[in-house]
Amino acid sequence: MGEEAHASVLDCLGEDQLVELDSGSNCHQTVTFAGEKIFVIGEFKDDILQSCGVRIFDKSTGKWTIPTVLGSKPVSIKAHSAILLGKDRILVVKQNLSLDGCAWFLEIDTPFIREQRSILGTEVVAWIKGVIEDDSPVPIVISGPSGVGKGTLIMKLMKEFPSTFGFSVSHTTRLPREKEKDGVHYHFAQRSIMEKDIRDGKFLEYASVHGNLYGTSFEAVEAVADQGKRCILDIDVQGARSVRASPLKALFIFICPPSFEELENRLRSRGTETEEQVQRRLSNAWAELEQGKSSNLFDHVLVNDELEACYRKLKKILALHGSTEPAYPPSPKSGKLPVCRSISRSDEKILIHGKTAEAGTRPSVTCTVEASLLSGGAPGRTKGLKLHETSSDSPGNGLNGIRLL
Ligand SMILES: Nc1ncnc2c1ncn2[C@@H]1O[C@H](COP(=O)(O)OP(=O)(O)OP(=O)(O)O)[C@@H](O)[C@H]1O
Ligand SMILES: Nc1nc2c(ncn2[C@@H]2O[C@H](COP(=O)(O)O)[C@@H](O)[C@H]2O)c(=O)[nH]1
Repeated sequence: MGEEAHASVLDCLGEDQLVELDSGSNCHQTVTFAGEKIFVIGEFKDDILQSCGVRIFDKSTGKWTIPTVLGSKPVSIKAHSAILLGKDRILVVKQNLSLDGCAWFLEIDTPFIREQRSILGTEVVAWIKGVIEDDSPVPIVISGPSGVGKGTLIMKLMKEFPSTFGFSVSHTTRLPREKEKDGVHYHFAQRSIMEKDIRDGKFLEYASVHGNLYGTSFEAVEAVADQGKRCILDIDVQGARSVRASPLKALFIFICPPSFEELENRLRSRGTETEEQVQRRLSNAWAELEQGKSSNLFDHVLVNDELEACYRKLKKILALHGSTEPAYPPSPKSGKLPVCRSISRSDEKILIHGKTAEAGTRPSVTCTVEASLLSGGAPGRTKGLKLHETSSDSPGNGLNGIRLL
């Protein structure tokens, strides 16, 4: 959107925190004030994909910026309302009828955004989908030196519990091994393309490992969550540290070999690396073992001596008993949020003014969200702000309370 087109936008701006530019059911853009910055959210004519976009106007410089957008953005955000939460996030409620996908958060100045801003050297925002509270278990990060047996343990888990676990398919610049398939074991990528994707903020974490670039894209983690499965990440210690520092909540498990000689044995007998690569991986293993065992990075440390014994311990940590797939609590995805008309604030409460769409139900409903309950969040829906029904005593499934965590 050019400056001219935005002139009309800015003419509309009042003192309120929120101005709906095109109020009513066809609201295409909202304007939210956050200190010196003004965030315009919606569809912009100059977006080729006509998808949801964000433009930032900096009052101090008088300039518009198109920020780097992290996380998966909402597909369409034609009709929505928005309100600033604290100083660092904007709550966006779409006029969906379904609870799933109606609430989104745009991080604008959280510690994560500030860090990404300094890494990328651009304005950065991140979309987080408000997920319905379903007590989904957090993703599992498995680390350990090359050849210790991480992949073997993960394969066993996925084979025994195919509906429960899903693998986060990393990107790497290393060449595929004989039996490795692109998109299954890794997304094999050219370095220049992967580096661009990193600059574009598509990666939750990345690291240079044994001379190649490896990384977990937000999309890889979300793809598993979209299947309703618990995500497993097989990443090195640097990657584990980055995930720990990110807002993504996860369970961190470090796998150790029974001895360095046995690690060397396994790596050599796997027969996938040249002698030079084996040497490189072994020399990196010293530091990894040091960090894995001594830092507070990992929640659990397992020694992979006898495979079956180690696997049993892993299952115990994951509260898996026998071979029965755990039953997860059903999520209330079929619930309905009243069609959101606008959002306002009253003391510490965020009020979502809505209207039920069903005939014979109350014409208007107001959902109350405790502002104090709003915290955390991460790009990717495996962790994030959760939305669930606190009471549903209104007819026709119209909720009179939602809570966002
Ligand atoms: N407990 C074990 N006892 C003996 N051999 C094992 C054990 N666990 C795994 N292995 C073997 O060790 C080799 C390395 O295992 P694996 O490929 O799973 O390691 P990895 O940690 O995933 O390595 P990388 O980090 O390089 O991907 C494989 O040949 C595997 O069959
Ligand atoms: N930081 C990350 N490390 C990763 C990722 N995917 C894999 N890895 C680690 O790389 C080494 C080598 O793997 P290999 O397949 O070449 O043997 C191993 O320790 C993996 O855990 C990633 O996305 N990020």
